[in-house]
Amino acid sequence: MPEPGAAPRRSPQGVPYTDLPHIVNADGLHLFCRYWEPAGPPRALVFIAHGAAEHCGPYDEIAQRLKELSLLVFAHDHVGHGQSEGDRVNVKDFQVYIRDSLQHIDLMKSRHPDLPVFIVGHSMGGAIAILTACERPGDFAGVVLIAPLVQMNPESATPFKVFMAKLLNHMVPSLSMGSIDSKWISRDKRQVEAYDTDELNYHSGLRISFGMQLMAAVDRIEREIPSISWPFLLLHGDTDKLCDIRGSRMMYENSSSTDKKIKIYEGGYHALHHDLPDVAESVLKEVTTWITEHLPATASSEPQ
Ligand SMILES: O=C1N[C@]2(CO1)C[C@H](C(=O)N1CCC(COc3ccc(F)cc3Cl)CC1)C2
Repeated sequence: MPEPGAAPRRSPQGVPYTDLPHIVNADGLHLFCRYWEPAGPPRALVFIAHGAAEHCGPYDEIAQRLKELSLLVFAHDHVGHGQSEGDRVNVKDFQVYIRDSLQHIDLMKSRHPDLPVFIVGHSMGGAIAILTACERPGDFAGVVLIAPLVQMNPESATPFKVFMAKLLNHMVPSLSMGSIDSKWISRDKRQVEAYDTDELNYHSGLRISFGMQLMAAVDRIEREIPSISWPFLLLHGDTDKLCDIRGSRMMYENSSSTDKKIKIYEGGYHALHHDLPDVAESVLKEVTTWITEHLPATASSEPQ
């Protein structure tokens, strides 16, 4: 409880957290949350993990479609993102994202102990989803990955650039490595415009220290892949310039899962759920169908 008379903690946008749905993470930072609750008893829980420099608001369309299937969808802005507290798009250890996700998942499981749990992750959120599921390999009914960060783009992460980044990280960790080039987010110019004008997105350069955390996450995932055995759906565009499709192909080919599906979108850019309308609609259908197919037969709803 805050000290009596203490000023209320406010979001980076100045809104008191007492007026916002939120959780407080293990470091005492307030994380803004969103919930999409079905009218009737939910059949499953679905946690959505957003990507780097964005927030969970742009997942509303996916969440609404899942809510219409009587799924209880929930998400939060990762520390340092959107309406959550924390140093903008920086983290002391990538594990913080996984720890916070498990905290939110455990909270929702405590409220709905009999429901299966799914994770949906995009880009860096895909890396979070993979490592979260790896920490609790028996806990998730399925993992949906939309252009996940599994391998770095070899064009942008050449051995020389990686070496220089590691060297500079010791000297100037806050140095910018450049911002995300939004033209590669989507082929739909309206979606690129929405991304560019979304004030809850982070449009400045990514720090070297953050890039180091992303590289460490990629290394962890590569080590984990052979032991992955949980069900997953992989969706990736073959023209993705932000997260290399070879990472998804490698995960599909080298994981131990017997229940796995990969769908490649020819010409697809990075944010497939925000790509051209026919692709975005296909993604919504693939995600909702796959999750529905992975609901336990008895998962009609919670006890009346
Ligand atoms: O619709 C969407 N998608 C978003 C934004 O809006 C894209 C963004 C997202 O998560 N990534 C795209 C950028 C990528 C950079 O990766 C690195 C950079 C430096 C480095 F040293 C090592 C790595 Cl791995 C991380 C993953 C989420």
